[in-house]
Amino acid sequence: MIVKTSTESTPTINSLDDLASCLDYSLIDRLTPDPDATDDGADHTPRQVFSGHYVPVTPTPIGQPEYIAHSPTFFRELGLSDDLAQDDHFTRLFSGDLANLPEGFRKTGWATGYALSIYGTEYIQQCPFQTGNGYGDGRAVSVVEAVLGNQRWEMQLKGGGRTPYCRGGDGRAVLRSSVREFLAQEHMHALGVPTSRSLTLYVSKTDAVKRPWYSEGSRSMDPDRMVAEPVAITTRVAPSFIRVGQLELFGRRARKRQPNALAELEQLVRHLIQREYSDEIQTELSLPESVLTLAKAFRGRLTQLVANWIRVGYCQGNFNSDNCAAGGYTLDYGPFGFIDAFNPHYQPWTGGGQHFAFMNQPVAAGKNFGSFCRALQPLLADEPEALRQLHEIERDFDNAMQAEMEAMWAAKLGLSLFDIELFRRLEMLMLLMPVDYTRFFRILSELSFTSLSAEELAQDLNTLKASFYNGKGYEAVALHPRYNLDYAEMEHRWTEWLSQWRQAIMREAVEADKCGETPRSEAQVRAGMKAANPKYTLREWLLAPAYQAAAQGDYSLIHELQSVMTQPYAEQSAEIDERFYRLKPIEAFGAGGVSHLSCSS
Ligand SMILES: Nc1ncnc2c1ncn2[C@@H]1O[C@H](COP(=O)(O)OP(=O)(O)OP(=O)(O)O)[C@@H](O)[C@H]1O
Ligand SMILES: [Mg+2]
Repeated sequence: MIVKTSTESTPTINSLDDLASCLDYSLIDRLTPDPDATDDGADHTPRQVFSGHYVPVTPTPIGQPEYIAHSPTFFRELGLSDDLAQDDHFTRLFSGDLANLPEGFRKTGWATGYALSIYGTEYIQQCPFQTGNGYGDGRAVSVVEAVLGNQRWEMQLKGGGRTPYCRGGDGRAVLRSSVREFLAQEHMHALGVPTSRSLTLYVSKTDAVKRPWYSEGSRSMDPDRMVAEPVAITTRVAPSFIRVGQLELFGRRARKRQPNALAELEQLVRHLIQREYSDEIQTELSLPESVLTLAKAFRGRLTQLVANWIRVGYCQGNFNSDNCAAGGYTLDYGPFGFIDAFNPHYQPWTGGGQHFAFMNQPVAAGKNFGSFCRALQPLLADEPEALRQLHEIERDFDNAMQAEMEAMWAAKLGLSLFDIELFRRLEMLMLLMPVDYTRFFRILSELSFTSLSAEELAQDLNTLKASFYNGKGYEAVALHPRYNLDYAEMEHRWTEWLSQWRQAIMREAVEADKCGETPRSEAQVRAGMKAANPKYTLREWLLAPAYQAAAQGDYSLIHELQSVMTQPYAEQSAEIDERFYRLKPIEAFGAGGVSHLSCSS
């Protein structure tokens, strides 16, 4: 995990002046700015950027920013006082206004270029100049590098206005997408999954932009109208925002022997190590050693990350190399979704394609890892042995991924070791009889497993049925229209599976006993399962009412979701359960913008 726990103490940062004393741009300063950029940062028109790691650019402030929310948990970790979030100067900075900042702050922010590979294939078509030199942060602008809570952080505005990489876009993010990203990041962190973090969310009271969106009640795949939405800025924070695509940009240039590219690639790799891997990779290592250690460390993080995504039911619907953070954490909460009914083909984003579907995310991660390794290759061009080792690290991705997946499924089922037969049977049952993924595993975590009596099995099956999408009118939404299910037969198969699951857990206890180890108690197994199986996840039908109310100026649902979703494993009140721990409402099935979305920006 890259998310280091920092010691929480009384806030020491109560003003922008206090924050100024924590600024430390020393690492970003070691990178190379675009030599063609102007000093004033007034670089807001699409253009080619031929070299350098970043373009200095000033964000464009949103008009009349209004505070919506901040992350109190993260503020505490950073040592920021809660009052700051509504302080005038602080608000101005994190809504894009860098004018009149205290001494120490940079007068410009910075945006970075990157390349794009989709499922391992290199693309340049997305670049308006068809060269790859105009693609990068089109609306993300970093404004702060600072050491806070014993850790170095970068703070980045999303929706902070146009940059040279905006490709004709408006540089803005709408309220809807900003609310989604703001809530999802802190939820993900609370789920124990590495992620960029949320600092603040401000909305403009004067500026709106148009985006394609769905009419009320629309069930079509594509939006049917243009909607004017207020613009907003979320500030996200991470040790760095280096993407696999950014390494690729320099890797591709180095491959083409573009002047300076190899040196810029090496600089970027060393920078990545310092920002993200300094605990694991010593600075004294030779370049080939550093590259190989980095590749292994990233492979470890990426495989764990994706196994964690599957564990909590998260799907990154656009898992391109430019949305894959080289630090191994979750980045870009645009076309994401938390799964409702288990479906290996679940893909929330209509533009995403099946290659980024839920159960194919491990394969997609492997493709991104391939792009990562390819980007590093030019650094090892004269080192055949190191190149061979890099290939080996890349080739072993699938095994490493499989191992993480197996450990994850075992944990979800309360087992120490993966039981392939048991898992395969469960997977088949979940395919035949749609179950709510989150509720199913959470209810399973509460069942007893010491008795194999027919009565108890039947009772437990009844309890588990609260996670099934059959009955209760759900036939109407025809989740799996291909199957004409024989429900009596299905009940029999589920009961059989429950019995096998219990036996598997009990068998492990007997094995442990035989080896002289203390078998895990029922309470321990259950606690382990509850720690692997969240009770609350941030599904789209919970998010939609929150951003809809926010558009009317009511932020209370956002605050409520913040509170519920930052304790996703806790038992909360019966009232909370009734609203947030439930099956997806029937009317949300097939609903445009809720079951699927085509625009995430
Ligand atoms: N409204 C916009 N104006 C300018 N550029 C944009 C806009 N929307 C998206 N982009 C750029 O298009 C590219 C692809 O968009 P994508 O949806 O993956 O990213 P994003 O959600 O903007 O940002 P990120 O990956 O930084 O979270 C990104 O480089 C992004 O900066
Ligand atoms: Mg993106």
